Amino acid sequence: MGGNHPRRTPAAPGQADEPAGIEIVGLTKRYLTPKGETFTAIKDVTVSVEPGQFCSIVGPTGCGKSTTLAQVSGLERPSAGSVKVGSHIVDGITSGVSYMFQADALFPWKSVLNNVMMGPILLGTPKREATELAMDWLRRVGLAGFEDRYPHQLSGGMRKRVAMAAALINNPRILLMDEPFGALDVQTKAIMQNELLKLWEELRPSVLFITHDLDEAVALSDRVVIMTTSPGSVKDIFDIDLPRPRGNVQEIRHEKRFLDLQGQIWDSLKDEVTRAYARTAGAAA
Ligand SMILES: Nc1ncnc2c1ncn2[C@@H]1O[C@H](COP(=O)(O)OP(=O)(O)OP(=O)(O)O)[C@@H](O)[C@H]1O
Repeated sequence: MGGNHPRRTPAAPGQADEPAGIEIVGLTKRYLTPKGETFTAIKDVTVSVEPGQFCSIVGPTGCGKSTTLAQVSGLERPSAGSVKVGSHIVDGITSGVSYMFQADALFPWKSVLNNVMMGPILLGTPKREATELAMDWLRRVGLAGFEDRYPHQLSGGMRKRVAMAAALINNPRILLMDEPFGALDVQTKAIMQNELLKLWEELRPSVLFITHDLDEAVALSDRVVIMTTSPGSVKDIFDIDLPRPRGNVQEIRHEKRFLDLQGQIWDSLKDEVTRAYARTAGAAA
């Protein structure tokens, strides 16, 4: 980090100040269908994310990416296997974890400022300090002057910036992101990817990032995990050795090493995507 350190809010109970890794071992999740049958969504998933590492998960639709994330967050309990965050087995809502989803999880009745300061307030930060911290974060994401707006008065990209400030303000050890930029236009998406990388490089939480966009996965990540068709398991893991800081994600896409990696990952993914498509097309016939 440079001289521009983020101000830290008090750590939540059990929250270490430094990043923690994520260790997923033999993770299996079975759901009960409405007909009372057992459906296996993910099977024997083993993935590790080193402390401060940026790891993406890519796989065909319905293969269990979000299910994997739900077990890491502690929102759901695994049917078998385990998830460790730092040295603790996840057995409930994990402290020090922030989320970003495709849909903006903002409170529509709260101003931008109040949305962003919610996190510190919930951790017990005094209101004046939480306000200052939120103002600082709004400046960092380029939204100084928009404090009093409401989410519906912002563009999609601006709402993402608010969501990003709200996710990062508590300086999380773990950031779970489920297609956070999936609904954005191409230009706004590239801007947000650059913003995310810049902030991640300052704070270095461990990131688990779900995307369907292979270019996005390669441009942002240290590691890309490919999942198989449902029930999802790990097919391949690619280490992305592109130098950091990555700079502009739109420019890096033209580099030879980027194109090599993207080609290798697509080779691994395409069979799974074809298989998933054939399955749904067959089911619809
Ligand atoms: N609570 C649940 N009850 C029953 N089945 C579920 C439940 N949650 C997820 N599933 C099923 O588990 C499978 C995996 O879903 P999941 O959302 O994890 O896939 P995904 O890879 O994230 O999909 P996509 O890429 O389309 O977002 C799907 O078939 C889904 O219908």
